[in-house]
Amino acid sequence: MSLKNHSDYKKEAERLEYTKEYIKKTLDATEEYRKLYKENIKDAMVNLDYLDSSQSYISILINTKFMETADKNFDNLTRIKDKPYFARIDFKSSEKKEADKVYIGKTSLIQAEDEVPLIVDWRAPIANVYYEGRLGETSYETEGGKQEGKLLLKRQFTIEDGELKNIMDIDITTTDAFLQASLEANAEERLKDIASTIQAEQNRVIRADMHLPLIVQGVAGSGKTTIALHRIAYFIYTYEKTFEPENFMIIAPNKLFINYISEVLPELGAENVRQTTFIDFMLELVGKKYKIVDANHKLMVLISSQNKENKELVKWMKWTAAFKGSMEFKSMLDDYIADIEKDYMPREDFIFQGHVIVDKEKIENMLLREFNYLPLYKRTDELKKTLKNQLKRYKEKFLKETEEYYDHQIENIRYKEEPSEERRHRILAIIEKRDLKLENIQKDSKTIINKYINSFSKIDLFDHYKNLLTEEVLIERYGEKLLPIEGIQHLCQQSRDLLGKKKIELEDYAPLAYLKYRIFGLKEKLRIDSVVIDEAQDFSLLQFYVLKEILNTNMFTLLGDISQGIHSYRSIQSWKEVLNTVFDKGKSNYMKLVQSYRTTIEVMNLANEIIDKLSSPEIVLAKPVIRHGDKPEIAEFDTTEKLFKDLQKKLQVFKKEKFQSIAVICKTNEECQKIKTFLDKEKKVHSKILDEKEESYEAGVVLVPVHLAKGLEFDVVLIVTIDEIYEEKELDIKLLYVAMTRALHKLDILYIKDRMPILEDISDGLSI
Ligand SMILES: Nc1ncnc2c1ncn2[C@@H]1O[C@H](COP(=O)(O)OP(=O)(O)OP(=O)(O)O)[C@@H](O)[C@H]1O
Repeated sequence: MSLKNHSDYKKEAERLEYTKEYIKKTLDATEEYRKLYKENIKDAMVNLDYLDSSQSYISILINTKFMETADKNFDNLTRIKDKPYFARIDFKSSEKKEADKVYIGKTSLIQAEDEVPLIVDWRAPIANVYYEGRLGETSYETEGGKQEGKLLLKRQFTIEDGELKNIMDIDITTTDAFLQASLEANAEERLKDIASTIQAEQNRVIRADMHLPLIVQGVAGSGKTTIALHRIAYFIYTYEKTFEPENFMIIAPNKLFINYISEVLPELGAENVRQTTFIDFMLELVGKKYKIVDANHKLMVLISSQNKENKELVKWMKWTAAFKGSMEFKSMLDDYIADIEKDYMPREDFIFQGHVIVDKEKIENMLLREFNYLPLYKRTDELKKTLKNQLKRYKEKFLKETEEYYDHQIENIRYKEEPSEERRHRILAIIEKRDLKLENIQKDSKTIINKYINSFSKIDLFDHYKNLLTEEVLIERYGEKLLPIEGIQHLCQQSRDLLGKKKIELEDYAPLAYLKYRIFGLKEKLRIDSVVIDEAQDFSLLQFYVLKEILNTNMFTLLGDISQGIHSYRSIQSWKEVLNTVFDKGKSNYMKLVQSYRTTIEVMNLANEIIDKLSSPEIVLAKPVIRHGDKPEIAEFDTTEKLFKDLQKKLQVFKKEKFQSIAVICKTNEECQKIKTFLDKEKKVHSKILDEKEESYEAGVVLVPVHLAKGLEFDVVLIVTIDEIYEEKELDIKLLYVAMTRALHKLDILYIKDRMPILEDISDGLSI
């Protein structure tokens, strides 16, 4: 149906005009207010007296606050002025006669004159009906309880540059044309917001209870990253009164990824959320004392076929990585810390002027029990306070007793002896002795506590850790029941090679942070209440556990996909372990996302065939949204030269077809480099290699190793393998699956003969 034939076209067009006009009026008024607040602040600054809390000072504070609110309103309205809303629902509550017409947009707008909402924020409780509800009986939760009613209309609008382009009424039979249109768009180098097309299963994740840990297993392209960002935006809106945006933190795999997501957050009204990587956050906690080994080093060893020969070494490398992320390692650390505590206990009583003020058993009791809510080394601060109080009492007592003792002697002489020169000398000598003694008590009291406390032997964090892992006797002592003897030897040898050279690897951060937290305490109090972790399948149990302990919160949202667990040598194998060991049993939510929105049916079918080779109960096959595209082309070559030429031709064609982002995905950086050298020599296609240090990438042709492509997406993906082999084994299956599922519209595979045995039994009509 054409837009103008829609029965409500006129009304909706008028409504849009009215809303736009109102936004404009509000923007003008806000601008005026901003000028006024600025003036007020300027005036107040002139009259400011720094010495008192004058009227001017208060005026500055108030006007600054007003200014902040006005700025926020101004930014929000500017953002929506050309597309004020994207949907309308007509909801008739059971208690009302008339239905409410609710226009849903990215931010709310209330008509000041009569408090009527012109636009309702997509995060508001009633908007839940839009995402969840089918026409008919429905309900939504409000602060005051459940609101029952009927959804009479669900309507979507396409509005471009302030103009109404389409109206679409949704009933049970219509497919989500909005979603289709959105998915057909080309990939930019940034993620987009999806407030207008959030699907019901995604909506449930976004709005799930913030106070319980939530684990989301979502297939490739199910919107996990997108949802992570929308969930934070939802929290900020819903818990505005309780939390500041700074209290939310999102942990992403690398800087490239943070850059990829960073622009959506402001669009969603979620600026100021902490965005970091696990490594950066840990560095903030433990400090940067040792050199950091490349976090992907082990994966590269496992990926690259060059390292095949040393199977035994690789086996133990994987074993130590897994152990360092395990809860067994945590219990080993706990035993170690218990011994560090014992070692830290005083060897002597606290003695002042030859008197025992507090005996060592009592001090030990304070350190081990009374103050054990504190990190070990911080307990001495509390001890210091107690000793100070005791010392004060004793000092006064000793001073008084000393004075009395000598005064008594003097009195005695005076009483018994006649005045004489000799008596005078004797008395003076006693006075001198007394004063010296008093001075000595005073002096001693000033230094005695520090002297005592300093006798506790403190060791540097890294040394504690190094001692544990580089001395076989210690690993044996604490890990005797846990570790095989060969494991102990390898762990020790590997640690000597690393820690001995002042280097640490990714797996060391969580245990180091744990030691720091338990022994030293963290420098500042971290006020992070809710943590959202993307690509959570790459985390270990210990990493989750340490984050939970350190941040002292249960408000975690973990999103990941076990099928994409290419770091599984060091990370979790299943979500069950996390649910059972990290969080309180039965007190978390677990949700699954099985619909994939990124990839075409043709690409997803092939990717599913690959991942299905794992035949693991943990693997969930993705269901693609109904969107067709070309069948993936798979081409085998007998020489690199021929492959390169063909690749170049394809890239030229894709560029002509106006695809915005094209990725050539290889197993390793070296392969990317080889292709780049060829393309640069030929000068027909401009390309760029994405590497670890990259913080952003632009549209065009990028060459990217598969582990870095994880999480990203491109219009076209070309998987190329020249030297490396994809075999039918877990890591290769996962790598290929990750690479394939990066494609939005098109996927081709180019390989040198015998380099893709994994594809041998792949079925249906692929153009090989
Ligand atoms: N409801 C939706 N409406 C429109 N687009 C969506 C929707 N859900 C997801 N998408 C799109 O699907 C693509 C995949 O989303 P996203 O990258 O968030 O998925 P993911 O689960 O994190 O993927 P992966 O695990 O493969 O990295 C993105 O282009 C995103 O914009």
